[in-house]
Amino acid sequence: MFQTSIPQARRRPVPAPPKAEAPDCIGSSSRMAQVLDRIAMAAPSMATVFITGESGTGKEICAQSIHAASDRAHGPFVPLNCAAIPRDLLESEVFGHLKGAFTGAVADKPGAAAMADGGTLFLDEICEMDLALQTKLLRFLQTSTIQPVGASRPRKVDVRIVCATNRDPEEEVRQGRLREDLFYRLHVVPIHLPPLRDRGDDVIEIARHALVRFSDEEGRHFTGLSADVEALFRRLPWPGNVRQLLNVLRHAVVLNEGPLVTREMLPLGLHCSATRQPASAPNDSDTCVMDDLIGRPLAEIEQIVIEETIAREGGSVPRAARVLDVSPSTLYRKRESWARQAAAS
Ligand SMILES: Nc1ncnc2c1ncn2[C@@H]1O[C@H](COP(=O)(O)OP(=O)(O)OP(=O)(O)O)[C@@H](O)[C@H]1O
Repeated sequence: MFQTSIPQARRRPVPAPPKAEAPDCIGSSSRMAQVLDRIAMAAPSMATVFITGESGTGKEICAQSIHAASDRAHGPFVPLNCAAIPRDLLESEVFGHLKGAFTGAVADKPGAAAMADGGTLFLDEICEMDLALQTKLLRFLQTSTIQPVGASRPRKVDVRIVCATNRDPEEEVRQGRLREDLFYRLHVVPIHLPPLRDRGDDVIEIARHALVRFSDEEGRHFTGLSADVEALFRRLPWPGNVRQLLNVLRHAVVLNEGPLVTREMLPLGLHCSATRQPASAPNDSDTCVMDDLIGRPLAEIEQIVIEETIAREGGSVPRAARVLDVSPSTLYRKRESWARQAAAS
């Protein structure tokens, strides 16, 4: 049976009648101002844009902004996550196939490149694309023609390409995982999205916008962040970037009423990760940990310390057990019991 594990919505062009709306790409830090300038400069051209940045920094939202600000905004924006598609289906996902081209091809199916005709094709996680398909993608970029699997003749399409990766593309080229000629063909206008921790007060600006939206969606009455939550947000390293910030806020809004987001509403362990920042203000960090632990039930403190130790030991329970001077089975038992409690609540 011909099946993919990709949700249908990811493969459908985002409908854009009459014109794609620019998504909110929030931030007024100097680093983001440079990014927004580059988006504005690159958008009207046909040049391929190569977006890099850690996971959750907003690469897809940046690609949507480029599309929305281009003269193709009336056309489709088609995102395709190369990492989410099984390798043997990727060619058909990009270029389409004809009925009977392979077992399970029960009907003609247009690929993402054909669906993006007149618009923008966003190839996310481009470095995950298999080398053989990279060769076909290069041919497509050079000729603007596609040949669906099973078709005898190529067909012209008019597509602007934006691609993204959270890897270092030059290192991928050195390692032989990304074709050098494809890299140079794609890397015409590079845009690097800085991690959230390097965007100064953008973290607060994004949080305030998200809070208004989530409050509205969840029927809550949040009006802002408490002063100590703002201070904590500025200190956190945010390894999951904007996506992590949004998840933290959604969690607070769903489980509480408002009007302010306070430290107790934040998920366990988030506070302690503030201590992982370079020790520019060690006393601040120590105070942060103490303030967060004092006043919590002892069982909760135990859970925070155990989970944090496991995380610091790279996820290894046996190593964390050695650090905490208990047996690994004690940690496994406690974690199972927390998982049962969480499932029951
Ligand atoms: N500057 C921003 N302002 C508001 N929301 C943002 C901003 N940047 C990212 N987001 C939101 O954060 C979430 C993650 O963004 P996005 O999916 O674009 O990141 P990504 O870099 O493509 O992630 P991945 O590498 O995991 O694919 C989305 O919900 C997006 O709308």
